[in-house]
Amino acid sequence: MTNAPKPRRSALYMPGSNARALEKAKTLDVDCLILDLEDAVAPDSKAKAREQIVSAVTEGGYGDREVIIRVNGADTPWGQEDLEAAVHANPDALLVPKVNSAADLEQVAQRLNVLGASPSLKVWAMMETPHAILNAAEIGACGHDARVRLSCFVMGTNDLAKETRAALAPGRAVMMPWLMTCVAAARSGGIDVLDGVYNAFNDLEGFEAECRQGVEMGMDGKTLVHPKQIEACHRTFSPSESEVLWARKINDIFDQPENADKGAIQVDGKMVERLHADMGKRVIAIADLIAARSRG
Ligand SMILES: CC(C)(COP(=O)(O)OP(=O)(O)OC[C@H]1O[C@@H](n2cnc3c(N)ncnc32)[C@H](O)[C@@H]1OP(=O)(O)O)[C@@H](O)C(=O)NCCC(=O)NCCSC(=O)C[C@H](O)C(=O)O
Ligand SMILES: [Mg+2]
Repeated sequence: MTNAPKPRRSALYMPGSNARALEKAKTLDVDCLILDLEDAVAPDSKAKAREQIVSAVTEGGYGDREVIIRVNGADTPWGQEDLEAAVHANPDALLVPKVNSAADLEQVAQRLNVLGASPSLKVWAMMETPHAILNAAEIGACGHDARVRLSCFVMGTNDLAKETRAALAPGRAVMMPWLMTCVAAARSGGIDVLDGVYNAFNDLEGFEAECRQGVEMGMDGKTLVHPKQIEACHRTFSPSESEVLWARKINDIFDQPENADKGAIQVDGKMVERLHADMGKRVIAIADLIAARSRG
C-alpha cells in the first residue's frame, strides 16, 4: 500500500536539550518537526532532553505540524528509556537512527507493542549506514508490513559520509547512487523519503540548489537544521502553479467522455498517458493540502 499524499516538504531538526527551539517550533511554518535525542544532544544532556521532549509533546501546541521524536539506537545506554518515554509522549512518529536491516525495525516494532504504543504511532527510519544502503530494498519492503509501522525514510548524509569516508561535496555526485537507491526502495515499499540536511545554513543559494536537486530525484522533502532554510525549502518542494494547472488540465481531458477509451492523447504537442494523469492527481492532492492549511 502507498502512503496517502501528505505534504512533508520540510522536517526541521532541533536538539531536545534546547528548550527555546522546542518552544519556537510552535511558531514556525514547517511541515514536520524532528525533536532530537540522538546526535544533536551531548551524552550528559540526554536525560534532560528526554524530559523536555516528553513534556513539550504531551503539552502540545504544535498544531498540524507532524511531530517526530528521534530516539537513540537500541544499542546505546539511552535507547530503551528513549523508546519508553517516546511511547508515553505519543508523537506522530518515532525516528529510528542508524537502521541497518529490516530486522532492526522488526525489533523496534516488537518493543513498541510490548510498551503498548498507540496504533497511530508511525516509525521513520534513518538511512545513514553502509548496511542500510546495501539492505535498502528489504528495509523499504517493511512499508508493506503494517506491524512494522514504517512510513518514511530520512537520509542521513552526515553519517553516510562518516561511515563510508565519501565526501559530502556540492552536487553530491558520489552520494547519488545511494540517495537514488533509497528513493527506489522507499517507493517499492509505498513510503515517503526525505533528503539529508545541508549543514551550511547561511548559504541559502547552495541550499536551494540542493533542494532543487532533491525535487528532481523524487524526494518528498528535505530535512533542515535551521529555520532560515524553511522558506526556500517550501518554495522548491511545493508544486508550482504551472504544475498544478497542467495536472488539472490533463485530468480534465481524460475525464471527458470522448476520451474514455483512450490510453494516450496529445495535449499541447505532448504525448500524455493515463499514468501522467495519475501523477498529476498526487500533485493536485499535495497542492490542495498545502492550500488548506491555516498557516498557508
Ligand atoms: C546549528 C544551530 C546550533 C545554530 O544555532 P544558533 O547559533 O542558536 O542559531 P541562531 O542564533 O541563528 O538562531 C536564530 C533563532 O532560531 C532559533 N533556532 C535555531 N535553530 C533552530 C532549530 N533547529 N529549531 C528551532 N529553532 C531554532 C534560535 O533559537 C533563535 O531563536 P530566537 O531565540 O527566537 O532568536 C541550531 O540551528 C541547531 O541546533 N540546529 C539543529 C541541529 C540538529 O538538530 N542536528 C541534528 C540533526 S542533523 C543530522 O545529523 C542528520 C543525520 O542524522 C545525518 O547523519 O546527516
Ligand atoms: Mg545521523
